Amino acid sequence: MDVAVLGATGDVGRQVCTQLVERQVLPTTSRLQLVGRPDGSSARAVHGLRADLIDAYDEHAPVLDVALDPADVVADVVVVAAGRTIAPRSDGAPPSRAGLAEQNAGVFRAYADALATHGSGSEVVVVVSNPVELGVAVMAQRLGRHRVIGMGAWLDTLRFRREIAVQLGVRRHRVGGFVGGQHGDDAVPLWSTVRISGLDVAERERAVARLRGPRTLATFPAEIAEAKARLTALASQDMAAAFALIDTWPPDLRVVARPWMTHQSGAKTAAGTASATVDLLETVLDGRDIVVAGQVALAGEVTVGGAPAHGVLGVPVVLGPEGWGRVLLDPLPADEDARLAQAGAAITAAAAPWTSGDRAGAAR
Ligand SMILES: NC(=O)c1ccc[n+]([C@@H]2O[C@H](COP(=O)([O-])OP(=O)(O)OC[C@H]3O[C@@H](n4cnc5c(N)ncnc54)[C@H](O)[C@@H]3O)[C@@H](O)[C@H]2O)c1
Repeated sequence: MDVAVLGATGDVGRQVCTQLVERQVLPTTSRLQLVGRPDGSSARAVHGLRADLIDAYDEHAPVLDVALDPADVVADVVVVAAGRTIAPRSDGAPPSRAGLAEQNAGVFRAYADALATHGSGSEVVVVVSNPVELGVAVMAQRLGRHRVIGMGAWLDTLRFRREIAVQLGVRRHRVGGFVGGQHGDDAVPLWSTVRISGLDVAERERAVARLRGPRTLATFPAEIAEAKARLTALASQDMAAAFALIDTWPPDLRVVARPWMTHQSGAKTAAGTASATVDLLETVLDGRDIVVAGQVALAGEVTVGGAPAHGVLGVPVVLGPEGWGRVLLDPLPADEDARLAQAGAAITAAAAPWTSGDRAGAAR
């Protein structure tokens, strides 16, 4: 199977390409298409990236190819890492997601239209670019909703499992459980889905209660806001102390606070984002079906907040070579259900200016 990476020369795109080749996810007979844009510096750099990857990995590299025109994108799996990113602000003030959406909606539309016109009709699209929910909404409308998945919820899920594993002193692969909702502050840690291999139900419930303390998700947004304020004040004096403070917080708060601080530090989160993306690609390319969390365009498959959920939301789904299929979400405790409903409403409101005039197609 072949893979195309849109925005290949960006920080995330370059990491995705490098990890795909280095981890030998693609056989030498497959093709990795590095996609830049004709009117930016990537038109030149993408050729250099190809040469650099061959220089480093020629013995086991797949066929490396360059494309600059969206109409020339050809692949079984398309990774969307093109577009603007959110610049961190030193005062910790939230970035304008609307501004980012305005810039990147055009990128999502251009590639989705090109794939709809020139593609095979069966590509699976993994959206990394932010706002990831908008990317999924725009592309699902044009390509069919089951072929498009956003990887923000999978990245948050892997972070959640790691934070729990660290606290319990076990390896991450022993921890299951998902984060849904919206990538970012409206991420919803689904504590009721947590499983820890080797622990029976009673032992797990005790472990989760210890990790969470008396908190519920009702106070989660306020905790995040307070955490960011404290980190902003501390990081301006001592960045190491800010990261050390995060280590003292509960696992679900760390899932949101640590990547936010990483981005604020100027380091960005390219390596972790790419690693989670390549994880997803590995299973899709392998032909296996696995349960992941991802942002998908729902059409009433699950009930959230007392009503069938419509629109984009991060939920656990079965993902395979043809895209995502079933949603795997049992009835949730009240606090998780309420937070998921709030996240869904926030996503719909944020995406509306860029999706309401779009042509129908999401129901496919
Ligand atoms: N979902 C996640 O978990 C996650 C994590 C980190 C970053 N991101 C997102 O991924 C995206 C890329 O981040 P980055 O750090 O690599 O950014 P970057 O600025 O380093 O790279 C952006 C890339 O997009 C390309 N690009 C920009 N405008 C374009 C356009 N109009 N058409 C085509 N290509 C265009 C650039 O040439 C460049 O290759 C951002 O939207 C960022 O917010 C998502």
